[in-house]
Amino acid sequence: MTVHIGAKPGEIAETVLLPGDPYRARWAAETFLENPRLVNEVRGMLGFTGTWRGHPVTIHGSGMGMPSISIYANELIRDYGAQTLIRIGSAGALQPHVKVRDIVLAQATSTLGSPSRAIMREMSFAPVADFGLLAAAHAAATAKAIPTHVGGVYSSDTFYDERPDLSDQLQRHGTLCIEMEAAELYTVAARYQRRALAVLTISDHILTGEALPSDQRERSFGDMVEIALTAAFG
Ligand SMILES: O=P(O)(O)O[C@H]1O[C@H](CO)[C@@H](O)[C@H]1O
Ligand SMILES: O=c1cc[nH]c(=O)[nH]1
Repeated sequence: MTVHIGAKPGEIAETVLLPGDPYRARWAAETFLENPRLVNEVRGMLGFTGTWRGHPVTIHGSGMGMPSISIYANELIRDYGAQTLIRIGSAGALQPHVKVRDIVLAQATSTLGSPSRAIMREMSFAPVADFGLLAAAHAAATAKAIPTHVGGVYSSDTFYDERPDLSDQLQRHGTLCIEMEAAELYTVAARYQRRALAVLTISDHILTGEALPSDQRERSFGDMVEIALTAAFG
């Protein structure tokens, strides 16, 4: 057990999928895993372990924002030995060609400063995805003909944006979408030489205001979970 995870030793798999929403963790575990069992509910942050096609998998909520995912990534890696960490999250599109329901594979991330910023001091560190996971996820998405984009994403500290000038510059420089966790996940994984990737579903469009209707969210999020699982074991 750790401060934030109540699982016993051995109850967390080496492969962990991390949605921001703990209820998405429960839905994904009940939908995609064989024999899912609850292994954590400290602070209501649900985590489930089961198998996918015989492979042990944990699906665990990360909470929203980089300080929250930093806690879970650190404890999952340092205390439970997680080797592969894949965020399965929603994101807002920043480019006209990136549509609601599309998948974005976060190749690289930009931030104003993650929780790891302090240890980097003057360095502008570039958190990047594990290339093997990225390539496998792209192959899985292509095989299923799911509209998918690979490129840079912005990991923001705010959901309610007071700096539209930043979005303008990010858009101008080709950033595909905004979310709130990938940069810190990639940085913590890099620190411990673990594999990390963020597979994102576009839930809304920053430029047009279009949003995924709630009755279509599960189907779209399902593609993301299948891509993540296939990439982990591909
Ligand atoms: O859908 P999740 O995984 O929570 O991801 C996105 O949604 C939350 C904001 O609503 C932030 O966590 C952001 O990164
Ligand atoms: O962080 C997020 C997630 C979805 N949509 C946004 O605009 N931002």
